[in-house]
Amino acid sequence: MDPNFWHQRWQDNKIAFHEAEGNALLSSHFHLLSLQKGDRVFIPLCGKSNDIGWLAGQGCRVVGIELSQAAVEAFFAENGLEAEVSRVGGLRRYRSGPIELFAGDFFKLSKELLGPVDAIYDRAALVAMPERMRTSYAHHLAKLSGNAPQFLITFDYDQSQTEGPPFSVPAETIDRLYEGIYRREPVASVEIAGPLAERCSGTENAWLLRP
Ligand SMILES: C[S@@+](CC[C@H](N)C(=O)[O-])C[C@H]1O[C@@H](n2cnc3c(N)ncnc32)[C@H](O)[C@@H]1O
Repeated sequence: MDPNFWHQRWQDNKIAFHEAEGNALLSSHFHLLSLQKGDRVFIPLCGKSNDIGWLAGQGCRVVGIELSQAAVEAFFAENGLEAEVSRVGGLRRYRSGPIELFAGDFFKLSKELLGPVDAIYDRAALVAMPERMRTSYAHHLAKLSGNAPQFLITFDYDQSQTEGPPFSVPAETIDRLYEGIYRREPVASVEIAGPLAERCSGTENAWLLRP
């Protein structure tokens, strides 16, 4: 989407995608990645997600990137955290304990700036990308992380029911995007709930992508 679309969403507080309780598929199944304490989890397009704090609470180091500086600042403020802020490679980096969030464009993030990644958590990120940007997104993500394993959450619904985002990204699309990079394993599938259920019916699906 056009960056202005997202900046406007944050400005108008139209953030129905934000889950007050964090994501239930993540908390129920993330152990399948078998991470160790101190492992580094990358969250692309992280918003001000409560999953950031949840992952840090599990002993992970968390690194995210989010286009909206307002969202990044809201994350730290709402969690009562003071962040150290610096400018790096055209992005702003906010750090507090095990949490490091970049404010800026995902496509401007380099492997060097990101640093080592043990796993990726993609929720409402791939599905936020319109079709024309999905291949670039997927390839940049794999390259940035050195093909780190992913815990991926997608939606599958009939796209004629509503316009994205979030877009419907069925299993075949995931396979095509990550062909030769990841093997897809199903983890769980539940009925779409929450505000999106007012627009369409379908499933919310969790996958493990292993290199
Ligand atoms: C649907 S929201 C999901 C946020 C978060 N993952 C969550 O679960 O709450 C998508 C987010 O991606 C951000 N975004 C969109 N394009 C981006 C880009 N090119 N670089 C970084 N963030 C981007 C938007 O500002 C928005 O906060």
